[in-house]
Amino acid sequence: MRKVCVIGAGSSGIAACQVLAERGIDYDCFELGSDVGGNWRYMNDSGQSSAYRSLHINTSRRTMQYASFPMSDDYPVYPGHAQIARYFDAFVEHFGLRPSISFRTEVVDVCPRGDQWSVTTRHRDTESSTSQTYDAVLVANGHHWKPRWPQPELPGAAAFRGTRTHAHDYRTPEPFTGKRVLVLGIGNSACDIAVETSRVSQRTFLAMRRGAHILPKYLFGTPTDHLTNSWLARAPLGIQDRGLQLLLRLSRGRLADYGLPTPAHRVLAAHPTISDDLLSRLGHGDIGVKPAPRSMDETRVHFDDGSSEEIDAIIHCTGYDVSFPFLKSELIDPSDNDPGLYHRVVAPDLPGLYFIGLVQPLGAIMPLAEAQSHWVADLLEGRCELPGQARMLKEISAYRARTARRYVASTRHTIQVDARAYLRELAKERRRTAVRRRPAAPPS
Ligand SMILES: NC(=O)C1=CN([C@@H]2O[C@H](COP(=O)(O)OP(=O)(O)OC[C@H]3O[C@@H](n4cnc5c(N)ncnc54)[C@H](OP(=O)(O)O)[C@@H]3O)[C@@H](O)[C@H]2O)C=CC1
Repeated sequence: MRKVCVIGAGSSGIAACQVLAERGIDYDCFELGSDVGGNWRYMNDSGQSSAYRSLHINTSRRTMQYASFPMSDDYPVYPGHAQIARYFDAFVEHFGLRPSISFRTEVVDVCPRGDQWSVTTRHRDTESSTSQTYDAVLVANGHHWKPRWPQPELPGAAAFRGTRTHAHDYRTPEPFTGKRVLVLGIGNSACDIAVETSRVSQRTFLAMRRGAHILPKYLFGTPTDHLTNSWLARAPLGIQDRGLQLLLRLSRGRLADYGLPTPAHRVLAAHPTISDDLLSRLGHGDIGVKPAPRSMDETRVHFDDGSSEEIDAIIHCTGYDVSFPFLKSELIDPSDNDPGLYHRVVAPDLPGLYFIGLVQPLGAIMPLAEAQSHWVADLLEGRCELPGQARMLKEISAYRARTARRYVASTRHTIQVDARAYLRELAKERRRTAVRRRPAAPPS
């Protein structure tokens, strides 16, 4: 009987546990925090959640739920973090997964041992270390916990006397009351945080190095991501893009009318920035828009357009680095956020090492993590097989080329997938590589 290790009991790790349990595959799951839910557990004592007090998911309930465990109809369309954490609790209880999860246990090292993997863990309370051997390791440690800071630092950054923090550590707007705040970036963290600080700060500025199409949570009364089930989503990409652009234009006008730069890229060429509140705050004049900062001095930030502002606090909403602190970089190198995985799951030259939830979807990660886990379970059970290394490397190159063609060049797009297309891709891979079993010989 094969034994498997799952690293992390966030939304992807518990999806993996559920699938392994359903298939009867023996596993241990290790979780740094005291509870399940990872990023979605506000104030998670793992220290790794980037959730803020007001956080609500920006994909609808229908898009984010696990196929095996629909969200309650009592939930709102866009639930908040507390409801989502309760959903994960209910998922774990429903499938009886909790006893298989060792909480407050950090995975400190994962290394190959023969054709198996040695996993060393350290318990946070007792400090005791344990090493065990597994046939396979499913890494589900998340990719929104290690802050990415601008590199290199801006000239004058060392002299700046204000505070410089990252969105990862932002919880509530109160510490910014009465301050002059600069929020850097135009992703979902930046928009949510700028909207919040603009309500309490003396002044909030939002600075970005490129424009972004701002998508509302609802288009004409329908949750925007429900469009992924519409005729539009089945059209060729160019038509999808133009259709979406037209719908956005009709529903909210031109971004320039709110003072935002017009994006130089197509709507579907970037990870979506979704906000109902940003445009309204801009319309109220409560957020000032700035281009990228160029330099700083003790009290001021100077921007690319030659303007400058006195600033007390900079919040870097500059995204996250992919990181596996327990894996040596000679094994897997996640620098530039590109670990190079076959179908974003399999390390081609490290048999038995799999990555679950390491995708940035147009859609939500949870159902994708579930589908990835089914594929990995098929591989573990011998129902599917992997192609040779050359074919895997070719797929990785093709994915990189496709992604580079479609998306704006940015480290936030290196693991980007289109949720529906990706689910189809995994299903096709499972069909294509299914091991045909010979029918049992008839009794003689
Ligand atoms: N409500 C929700 O459900 C929320 C979900 N999220 C999700 O969490 C993930 C992380 O989001 P987020 O934290 O916004 O990070 P993202 O990586 O999505 O966005 C980072 C932003 O910072 C910019 N940036 C990065 N480096 C620099 C730099 N050196 N100088 C200037 N700008 C820079 C990026 O610009 P560029 O494009 O040029 O690289 C981009 O605008 C996403 O998947 C997001 O959807 C986040 C918040 C809320």
